[in-house]
Amino acid sequence: MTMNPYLSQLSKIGSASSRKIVGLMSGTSLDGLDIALCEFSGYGLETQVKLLNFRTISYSSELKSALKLISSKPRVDLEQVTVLNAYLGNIYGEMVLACLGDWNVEVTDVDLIASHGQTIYHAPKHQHGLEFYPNATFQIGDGDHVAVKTGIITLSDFRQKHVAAGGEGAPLSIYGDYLLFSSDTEHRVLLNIGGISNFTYLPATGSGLAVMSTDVGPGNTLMDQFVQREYPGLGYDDGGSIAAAGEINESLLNLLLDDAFFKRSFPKTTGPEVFSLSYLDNVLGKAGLIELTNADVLATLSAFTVAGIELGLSACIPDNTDFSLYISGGGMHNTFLRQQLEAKLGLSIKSTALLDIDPDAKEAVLFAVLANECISGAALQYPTTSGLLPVAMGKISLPR
Ligand SMILES: Nc1ncnc2c1ncn2[C@@H]1O[C@H](COP(=O)(O)OP(=O)(O)OP(=O)(O)O)[C@@H](O)[C@H]1O
Ligand SMILES: CC(=O)N[C@H]1[C@@H]2OC[C@@H](O2)[C@@H](O)[C@@H]1O[C@H](C)C(=O)O
Repeated sequence: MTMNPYLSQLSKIGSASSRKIVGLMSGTSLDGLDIALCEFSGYGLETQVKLLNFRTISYSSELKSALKLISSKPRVDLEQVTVLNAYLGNIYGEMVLACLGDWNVEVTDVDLIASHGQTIYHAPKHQHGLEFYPNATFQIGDGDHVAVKTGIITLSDFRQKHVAAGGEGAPLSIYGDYLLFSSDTEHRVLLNIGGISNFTYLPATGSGLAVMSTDVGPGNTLMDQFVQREYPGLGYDDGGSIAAAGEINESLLNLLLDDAFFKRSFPKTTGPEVFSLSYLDNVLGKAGLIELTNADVLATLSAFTVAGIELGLSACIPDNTDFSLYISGGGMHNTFLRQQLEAKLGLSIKSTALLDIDPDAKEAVLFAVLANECISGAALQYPTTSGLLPVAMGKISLPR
């Protein structure tokens, strides 16, 4: 009997002692594509990963604008969604080929691509509230286009299996965090501040405490959107320097925190569908605070991000637990935000670089971990206390 040669290749990749996987991540900030070339050996808790190369390729301003028009909005132009789904898959493929060329890596040396895609709408049931509909989430940048463009077997659309198995489709970082960063001796928190903030809590293995992960609220999304509107040409508040010149307005902060999301039990997920400029404008209008300076608004938005993180950590981690906090995501470059966070939590924040993963590359690496798990077949072996749904995630696209 004959077999599609890509299927036998896939079987060889899964059983090989090591494999090279390119992880691709583009998050809710819509800033560009993170490309991480990783070398894996093993799977499950034996996973070893080495980050061989990493680059972020910014999206063009035209692409950013086109994506903004169809992202996180309940009503959009379906033709734009359709064309961007194909277009993104195609340019992700081109970007991978360009990186491999620059890194002098042969296409044939790469076993797999793990492509997250671009989330354009995230709709957990607690948010959409539609009685007869399930949790739902939608990523574009079709995997077949990536596979055909590069000639590399591609796994994509990781979140749908999680939703199908009863999850909200996020956060998925918990899988890679658990497999790569669990420690026998240290309680750890892996905090990612991207557009949205989320963390994984990894109690020391053997402590009997449960691993968990949740979104906690906005990361940079509200600050970014406000800066982009008020300072045309600026993408974000570099280092938090505008915010640092302002003062936190407690009334605004309390009103920002007065949303159903913060009253819901953990774990939970969210997105820019909730934390949008209209969320901010609505609160500013309600409080008669329109006259605040931009710096005051940004200082308060930064405090809002910090407050969401603090609420999440204090609700999910038993009192008086000593833990180390490792940060990743673009928000770690916001000095003002980091200082506020350290002061609020009363601890010194570490970088995931101390755990051998470049914090800017972490999410792209974690999607490569999901592909490694899917292909090597270990996905069903998570302990029931881990909070990990036992599913192999990622749809497989063959190049021909
Ligand atoms: N030097 C800096 N100063 C302040 N903020 C910065 C700096 N560099 C990056 N950022 C912030 O980080 C954001 C990008 O972060 P990142 O790429 O982690 O987000 P993302 O992956 O899109 O988000 P998510 O994980 O929520 O989907 C930028 O939009 C900006 O707000
Ligand atoms: C639906 C979606 O794309 N969610 C993202 C987003 O960005 C951060 C937070 O919200 C997190 O839940 C998730 O991404 C990371 C990578 C995750 O799944 O862990």
